[in-house]
Amino acid sequence: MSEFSVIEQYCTALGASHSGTEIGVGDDAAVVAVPPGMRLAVSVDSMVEGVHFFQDAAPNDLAWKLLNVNLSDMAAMGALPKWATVTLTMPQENHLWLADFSAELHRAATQAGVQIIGGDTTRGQLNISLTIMGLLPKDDVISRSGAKPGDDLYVSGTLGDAALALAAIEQRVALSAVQRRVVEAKLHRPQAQVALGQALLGFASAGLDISDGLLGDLAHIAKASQVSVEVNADAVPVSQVYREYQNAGGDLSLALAGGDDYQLAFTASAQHRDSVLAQAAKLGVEVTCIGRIVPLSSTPVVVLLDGKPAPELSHSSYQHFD
Ligand SMILES: Nc1ncnc2c1ncn2[C@@H]1O[C@H](COP(=O)(O)OP(=O)(O)O)[C@@H](O)[C@H]1O
Ligand SMILES: Cc1ncc(C[n+]2csc(CCOP(=O)(O)OP(=O)(O)O)c2C)c(N)n1
Ligand SMILES: [Mg+2]
Repeated sequence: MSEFSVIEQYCTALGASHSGTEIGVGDDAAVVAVPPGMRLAVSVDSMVEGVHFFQDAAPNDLAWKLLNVNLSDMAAMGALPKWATVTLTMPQENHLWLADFSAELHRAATQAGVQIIGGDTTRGQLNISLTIMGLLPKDDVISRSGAKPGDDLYVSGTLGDAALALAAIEQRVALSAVQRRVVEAKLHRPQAQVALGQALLGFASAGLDISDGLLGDLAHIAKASQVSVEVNADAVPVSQVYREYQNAGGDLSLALAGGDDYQLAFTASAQHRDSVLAQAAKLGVEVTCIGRIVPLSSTPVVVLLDGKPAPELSHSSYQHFD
């Protein structure tokens, strides 16, 4: 099948349609209208075989994760995701793979209110990439740079399950079949916190999504905001399975620095504490205060255990080029 028919068969009419889309799939570029009073937020994340997923990964899981890791960047900024373009690089055309991938991308994008408006298809090592575009009010955004000393530090959901799943798959950790099923779902099917991100607009002073690991990602807030971040490791929320892993001798490293969480970490002034917790409760999303922002010191991210400096971790986040 030619590149054109691949695109025709699998890529046209993907996802939800929008009144703002003036030209979608099929022309040299898509054209979208940004409503008055709004601006465009744009981000791209790729997933590469052997780096982000294993060779035998299910195509429907890949489609879900590709969309959600990008939705997570919109969530982090408080943006409403609207449009996406998709780049597929594949070693050969595999119709079963393409059918599963595109059906799930269609389903997940529609559910998220996102329209796929274009993309590119080439041959090479399996590599999938999605550019997401969303809307932000002209005068509001959650960036990495607004944290102030005295602000509370929060995270959504629980951390560490995806890294625990990866450790189990790579046989660095032994889990039961039931435990594995629970944490593998977290690794393969992250749920971007899009509604929470938007609810935090106006309350959060800074924020980002946790893709590389909590401590490494918090260092980005510290650097951009010119502050230090104090984290109470004991307060970091973990799942039941993670607790079981701890009871069997596991420590907090995977929750603090494992990555693949796709939860939000954000800061807010103490005056917004009730509002932050009320917004989260309204959405049924777990949000936990795990520390605070302090004036910039020589340590950008200070980890406390029982109120005392914690022993050094061997690494604080996922690094692509270590
Ligand atoms: N190849 C690149 N060219 C231009 N900008 C890049 C490139 N790679 C990363 N960036 C930018 O650097 C910043 C940090 O990237 P990254 O660590 O991938 O962030 P995230 O965890 O939000 O995906 C982002 O603003 C991203 O757009
Ligand atoms: C096969 C496999 N190996 C390793 C990982 C772990 N892993 C790969 S990339 C990554 C960090 C997130 O990816 P990145 O491309 O840095 O995302 P970004 O920060 O740009 O959103 C993690 C935790 C994985 N999910 N699967
Ligand atoms: Mg990125």
